Amino acid sequence: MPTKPESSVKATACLALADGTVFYGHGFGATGETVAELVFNTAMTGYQEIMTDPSYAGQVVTFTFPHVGNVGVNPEDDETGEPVAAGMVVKWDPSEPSNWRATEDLAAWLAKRGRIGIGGIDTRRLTREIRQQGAPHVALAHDPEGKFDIAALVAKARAWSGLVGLDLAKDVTCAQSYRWDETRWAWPEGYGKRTGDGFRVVAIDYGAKRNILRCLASVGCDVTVLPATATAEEVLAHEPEGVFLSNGPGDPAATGDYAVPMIKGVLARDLPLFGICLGHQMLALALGAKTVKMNHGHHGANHPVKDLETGKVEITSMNHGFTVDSQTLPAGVKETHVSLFDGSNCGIRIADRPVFSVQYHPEASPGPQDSFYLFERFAEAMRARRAD
Ligand SMILES: NC(=O)CC[C@H](N)C(=O)O
Repeated sequence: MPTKPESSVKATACLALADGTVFYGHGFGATGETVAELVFNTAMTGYQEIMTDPSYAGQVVTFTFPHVGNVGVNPEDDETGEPVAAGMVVKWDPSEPSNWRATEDLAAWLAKRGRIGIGGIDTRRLTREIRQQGAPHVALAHDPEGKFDIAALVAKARAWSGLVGLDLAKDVTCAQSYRWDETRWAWPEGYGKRTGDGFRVVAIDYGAKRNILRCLASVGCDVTVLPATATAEEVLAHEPEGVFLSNGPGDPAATGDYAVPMIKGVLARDLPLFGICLGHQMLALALGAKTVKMNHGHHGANHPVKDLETGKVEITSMNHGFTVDSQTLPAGVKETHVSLFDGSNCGIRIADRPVFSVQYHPEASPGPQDSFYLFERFAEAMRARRAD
């Protein structure tokens, strides 16, 4: 049922769910309309990184943490050039930013980039809806005049075909290959630059977050980034010592149409291979496993994951709505990590080969360094191969 605006301030934005539920609030950022899947993210920090994570293409993000926008935005924290999430839903309207790194406020930044925000929403109620009905299809509209055709918005949300079967990696990947040499941020220097001969690594960009590339550079990789549709021949032409498969948006099975043949071609060589999130799902598909859509997915920075080989628990950052069905993993492929929230698969590796991947984001540092060993493991595998 439609809800009333939560405050007496005029509603200038509304969020219509496909089931007819409507939330009214205050618009900020761009005006207009967008149709997407709605997910919730439980992270207390990192809204700029979340909005610019290419894996959120096709999704509007509800932030369960109420204070969003309070540290503004800055040019260093973008995970890619543009915000990629379709829009944002928050409890409190963004306040004036107060942070020494802020160069702009969130609303102006969103407006320039054509992304809609809605504030004044009961995000607890909305999050319960998402958990109960599964990530719903929604239409989000912002009109300073407050004129909304609710029936039309609900119809648009209903008509949207959703993420299943949708290959979005090809939309967010780079158009051309490029080199990456920036390393991780450190106080007081900021980001660094890699120098000297490193491991030749080809990173496939399905929607890569910049901090993943920085982590690779920080463990000594000379990274060449290739577009998502690169073939095995194109990858191998770079004579890589290791291949990396990035995160990315959309349905892994749809992206698998072109990614799986490439990965199979690379697996035929005995190269170290490391995948994160969509890259993990791609590796699993190439090995013959299946992926399935989750009810509402995992999106947050507080997800405990157990490393089944060491028994250690890592606090991880997650952002996925599909999962590898561990029951479908073939013989010779080990499940290495599981979620302690729901037991879902969080990592695999090929027995006796340096080929491994994780569902979570080791570059996102909520632990804060719990999962960095995965980058070191990849570098170590390339070092061992050189020594052979
Ligand atoms: N962060 C990611 O790479 C997400 C992978 C995939 N699009 C999913 O939703 O599961």
